[in-house]
Amino acid sequence: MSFIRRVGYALSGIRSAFRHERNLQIQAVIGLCVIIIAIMIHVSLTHFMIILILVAGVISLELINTAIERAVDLISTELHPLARAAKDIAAGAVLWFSIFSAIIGFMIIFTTLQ
Ligand SMILES: Nc1ncnc2c1ncn2[C@@H]1O[C@H](COP(=O)(O)OP(=O)(O)OP(=O)(O)O)[C@@H](O)[C@H]1O
Repeated sequence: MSFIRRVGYALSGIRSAFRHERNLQIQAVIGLCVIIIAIMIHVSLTHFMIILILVAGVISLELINTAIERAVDLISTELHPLARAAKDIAAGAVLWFSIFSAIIGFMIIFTTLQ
């Protein structure tokens, strides 16, 4: 498969996830707001790059979480403890990274405004 075609498939995956996943849309809006605030308060270049990594990290984890949800739903539509564990652990990964991202984001904004 050519590189261009693989990029096309990846982009269509991102498009599909954004179209159907409300959480992803909300996280993207929050990420955009944080980036705009960072620009407005003139954070340093290093801090700005950290914010970009954090925002991209949350979105990437949510995309993986969405993929895991879809794969679990494909395997079984019945309730199963392992299905619950897979979905809850994947959601936990997003939550874990989001909490630390929020803490670091607030620290950057707070130290910049001081
Ligand atoms: N097949 C299943 N067996 C057992 N528990 C499940 C199953 N599917 C979902 N759950 C439980 O319900 C929760 C919500 O699952 P759901 O698939 O609705 O995900 P969601 O986080 O609401 O995302 P989305 O709304 O995008 O589908 C899961 O985190 C899990 O605890």
